[in-house]
Amino acid sequence: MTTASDFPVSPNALYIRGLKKEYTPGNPILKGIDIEINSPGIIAIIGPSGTGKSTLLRCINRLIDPTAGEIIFHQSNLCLAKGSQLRKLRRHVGMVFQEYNLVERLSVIENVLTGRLGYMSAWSAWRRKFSQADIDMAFQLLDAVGLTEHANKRADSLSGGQRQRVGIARAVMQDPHILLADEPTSSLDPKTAVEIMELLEKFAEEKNIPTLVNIHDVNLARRFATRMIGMSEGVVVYDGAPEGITDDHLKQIYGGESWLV
Ligand SMILES: Nc1ncnc2c1ncn2[C@@H]1O[C@H](COP(=O)(O)OP(=O)(O)OP(=O)(O)O)[C@@H](O)[C@H]1O
Repeated sequence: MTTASDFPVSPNALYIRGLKKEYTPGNPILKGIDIEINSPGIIAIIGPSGTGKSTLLRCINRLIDPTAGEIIFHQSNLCLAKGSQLRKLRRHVGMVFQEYNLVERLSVIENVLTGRLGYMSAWSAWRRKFSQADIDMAFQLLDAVGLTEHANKRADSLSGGQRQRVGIARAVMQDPHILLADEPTSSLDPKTAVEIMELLEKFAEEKNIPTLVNIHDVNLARRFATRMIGMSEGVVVYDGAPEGITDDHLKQIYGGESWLV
């Protein structure tokens, strides 16, 4: 039974309760995460390396299996979903990766179109038989991310910033009801990083969806986030407005203070 009747009923909301993840038994990485996400905008997740930020996003889209807890999305528990139910739920969870995860030998437009594979029959997906509506949408999204002239180039011929734009267009192609971005700017120069955050912000606003962004750059997070979640040692230690984060919070999240200027 994957339906959770005791949760509020906002259909696109995400409710995480008591989420735990152990990669090895007895060594919890996530130690009981409680987060409610029921409004659109950029939600920045900050915290030191190894604290479990990627693990959290990977649990939400079920790239990995949580050990315990509940992740309620579309009023179903993602932790328990299997087979076709999981496939249907995951369609609406878009994912953007630090290293882009493009299919390098495919063209830019083909990479964007892969965002629709979750909607197609196995046979159509295998033949990559996309509908005209999907093709039109892919070109519209490519235009929205400023890459129209690169449509037929191989993905591996693009710069890092351009590849990340393709990654974002592919995620939006899924018609996501929530977007997850795992350190989408960490491999990019500061100017390109800002441009990528602007793009994520634009889609969060246009599509009216929450976008969870794991990010190391606290100032960049403050600039774009409508909400910030600070994690330390597998638990949430701050959840609130960006302007509410103080040096004391940052010391608690990252430890020490000599790095604060
Ligand atoms: N597949 C895995 N198997 C075993 N341990 C893992 C696995 N993936 C991550 N870990 C461990 O879980 C812990 C949390 O890793 P995670 O990548 O979630 O942290 P993070 O906060 O995202 O770090 P970073 O900011 O450096 O990406 C680390 O100690 C890591 O070594």
